Amino acid sequence: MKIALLGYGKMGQEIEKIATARGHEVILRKTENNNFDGLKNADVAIDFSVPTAAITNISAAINDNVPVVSGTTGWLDDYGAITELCQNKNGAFLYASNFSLGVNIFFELNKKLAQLINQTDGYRVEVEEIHHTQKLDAPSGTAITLTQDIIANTHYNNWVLMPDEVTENDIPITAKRIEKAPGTHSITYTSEVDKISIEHEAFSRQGFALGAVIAAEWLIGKKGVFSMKDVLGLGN
Ligand SMILES: NC(=O)C1=CN([C@@H]2O[C@H](COP(=O)(O)OP(=O)(O)OC[C@H]3O[C@@H](n4cnc5c(N)ncnc54)[C@H](OP(=O)(O)O)[C@@H]3O)[C@@H](O)[C@H]2O)C=CC1
Ligand SMILES: O=C(O)C1=N[C@H](C(=O)O)C[C@H](O)C1
Repeated sequence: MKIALLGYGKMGQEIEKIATARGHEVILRKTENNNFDGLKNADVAIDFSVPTAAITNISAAINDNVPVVSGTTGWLDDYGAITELCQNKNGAFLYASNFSLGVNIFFELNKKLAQLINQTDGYRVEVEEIHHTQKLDAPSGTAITLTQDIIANTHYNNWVLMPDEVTENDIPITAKRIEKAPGTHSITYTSEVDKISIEHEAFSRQGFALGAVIAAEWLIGKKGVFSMKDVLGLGN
């Protein structure tokens, strides 16, 4: 397939390596400094850019009738507008805060653990994410997905980025920045007598990039708004 890469930084370049090895061709590498020439000729677009560019990139692909996968985080206030555009144009759009298979399994574990904890008393939850120092957004998109899934299954109703003040129904998220860390997420429930933790640690960006290419392959020929759950057949 012919791929338009919307964003050609750490992730765009990793995706190119994997896509090329799977027999695909990259026909556009969009950065801050060039335009969308050639986008119309792509079979699929993959957006890994910056929060301020994601909406323009995704809209450009939908308006050119090109299916688009996005992994950019930090722009989700506009998710509703993008899904509306996709529906109006009869396009295809897939967003995931994390494309790695391991994290998508971890999402399901997180939901199950939250449901079990919800049947007991006395545990407090906290979420931690660790990323490289170049990351623009905090908390990570993955941490937000994890807290949304905890909220859907427990009495919690909000997340708070530490060190802000936390009340009874808030989930505290701690975001740490360490040079070169590709991405680690953990969820910990602590009671008076014990602690339960689950953690996912990415060793590199390969898992994210492979998942994004698999999602792009899957999206071609489809119409609508999708998630990684549709691609992987995980969960409800
Ligand atoms: N969902 C997932 O699985 C994952 C998501 N991410 C997310 O993906 C995004 C990108 O991450 P990463 O590759 O590490 O970031 P980088 O900073 O390495 O790359 C960002 C790229 O976006 C480009 N860019 C800036 N402005 C525009 C614009 N107006 N149009 C198009 N491209 C633009 C930059 O261009 P230039 O080179 O000119 O500066 C650069 O090539 C982040 O939001 C990150 O959180 C990351 C990993 C996994
Ligand atoms: O910026 C990153 O690097 C990552 N961003 C995503 C996020 O915000 O959750 C996914 C991954 O953890 C790497």
